[in-house]
Amino acid sequence: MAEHPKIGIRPIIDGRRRGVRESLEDQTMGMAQRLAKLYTDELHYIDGEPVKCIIADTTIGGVSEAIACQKKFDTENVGLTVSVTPCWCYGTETLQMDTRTPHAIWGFNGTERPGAVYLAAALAGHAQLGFPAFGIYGKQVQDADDETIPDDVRGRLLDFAKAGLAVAQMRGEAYLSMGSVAMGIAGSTVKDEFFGPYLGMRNEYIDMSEFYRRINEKIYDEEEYEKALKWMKENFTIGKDYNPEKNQHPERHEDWWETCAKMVLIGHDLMKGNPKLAEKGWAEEAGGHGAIAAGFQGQRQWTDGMPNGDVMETVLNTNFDWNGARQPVGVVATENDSLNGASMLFGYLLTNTPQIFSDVRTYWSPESVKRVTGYELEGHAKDGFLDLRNSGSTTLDGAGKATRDGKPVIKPWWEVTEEDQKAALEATTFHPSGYEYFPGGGWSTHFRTSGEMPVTMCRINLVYGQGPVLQIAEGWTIDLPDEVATTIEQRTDPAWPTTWFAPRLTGEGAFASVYDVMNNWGANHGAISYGHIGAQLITLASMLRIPVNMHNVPEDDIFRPRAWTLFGTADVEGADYRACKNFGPLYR
Ligand SMILES: C[C@H](O)[C@@H](O)[C@@H](O)C(=O)CO
Ligand SMILES: [Mn+2]
Repeated sequence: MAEHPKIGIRPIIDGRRRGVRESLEDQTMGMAQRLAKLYTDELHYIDGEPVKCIIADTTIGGVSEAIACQKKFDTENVGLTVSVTPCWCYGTETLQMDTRTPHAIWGFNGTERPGAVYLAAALAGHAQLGFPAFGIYGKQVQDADDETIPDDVRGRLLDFAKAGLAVAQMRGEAYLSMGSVAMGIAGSTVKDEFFGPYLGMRNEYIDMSEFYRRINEKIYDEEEYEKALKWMKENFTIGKDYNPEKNQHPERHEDWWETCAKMVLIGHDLMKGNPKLAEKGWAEEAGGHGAIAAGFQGQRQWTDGMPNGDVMETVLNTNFDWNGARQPVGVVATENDSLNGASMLFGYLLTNTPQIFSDVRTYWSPESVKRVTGYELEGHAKDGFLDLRNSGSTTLDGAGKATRDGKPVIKPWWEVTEEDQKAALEATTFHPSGYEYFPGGGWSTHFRTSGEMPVTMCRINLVYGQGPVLQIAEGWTIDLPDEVATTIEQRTDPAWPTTWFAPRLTGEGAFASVYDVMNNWGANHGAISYGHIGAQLITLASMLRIPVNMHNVPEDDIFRPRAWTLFGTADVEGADYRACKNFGPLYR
């Protein structure tokens, strides 16, 4: 069982005895216990285990108890804390003085005791001391004996915890570059000054030649390989060869399947290690690289002579394999675009669902669709859409063939059923890869993502002199009539995974039109998550001190540390930049 970061819950109380403290003990500790129950009932780690909470041994009425609590939390791998209180307490005497851990404070809105006054005092302390905290305070007054958690408070408590858990689960993990820079893609130039100071992650590197070595010397689990190969050949439908004139060597398809199956196993072992390798005498290789995220360069060099990395990237990202439903191996970025990989990681840790990697390929206006296909766009697509299509792969879950209450969704792996797996496989075809781009052969993963799924596309960009910024676009996948879809696909690369995306427009700035969304997109790739998670991404970004340069999240839904308002309340976007600059990256 993995050692996951816990949520530390700190019941804060007025330390004055002779009646004050005594009168508050049950209510205060009760808030902590109810919050722990909320978290363990509602939240999971990426492996599916319920989130673990730990409560201080006593209520915290002063610095000695705050120190005792901090010592306890330090031994319990606490990754984020929430302090709860219904009353006045002694501000900086009761703070958790850990500058790298996300903190939130829930001040009970009940007027019998001044809980909100403590909340404000403590948040002022956090701001003054330089480790800003999140403030949570319900809109309606509750009676002192009211043990419910109101919806507005519940929402904030959960959003804080999801983002805080993402921060904590990233820390200490690696991004593994399998290869180097793909075709001059800036995101492939891996910047450890981003991964370390901002995410607390390490950067690991292997050369793609390691795949040759491991294939040639059989440094993989050969039994597992036979299972994987059998499963792929039984379940991966071969699609049309769009390059017949280039004669994609049909006699080599068997070799491609064998190589691709080996690459899946080797990619897994490089990221996570595999004790089976030690049994074969490969002790060092058995250790792996501790990677929660990785990227495969592929193009060029490898793909000029060897089967491409599509199948590997697809299977490692997907919620299932030949052994059935299982946690994705991690997030794997095509073309080693580490910034898109980090963006995928944000979505993955916030939702526990696999992420779609796509090129942001084409803006299709209603006029262009009409001219080319004769079709009048409607519904979410009425203002146009973006053709998101990856020259690499994307998770099979991205086909959106799993359903919940009859609607297409992308699920956490522990909810994936046999039917979901079957539906995703049946919706996907593996085509001989385009010879012009991939002369080494291999397969391209094709499906059309089901429409009408709420999704969020995001992307981290690095700016000289500024550092990382995050952009976010919530919207929907869309369906097109088959003949319209086919016409459009045939103009592009029909063998690649197709996701059509209609961002939600606000009529202003980067969201004035679908064209503006694409015109403001900071790079060639986007990371797409199931669900409208823009608000949670904004919360996560603020914890990591990464400013958000573009989003279409309603302002009321934005939840950042209270100190952000001290950098301006009229210009919320500018305040975000000023606050992030001021506090600096979390791990420096
Ligand atoms: C055409 C190139 O080979 C593809 O790799 C290109 O479409 C990309 O994916 C660039 O991000
Ligand atoms: Mn690409």
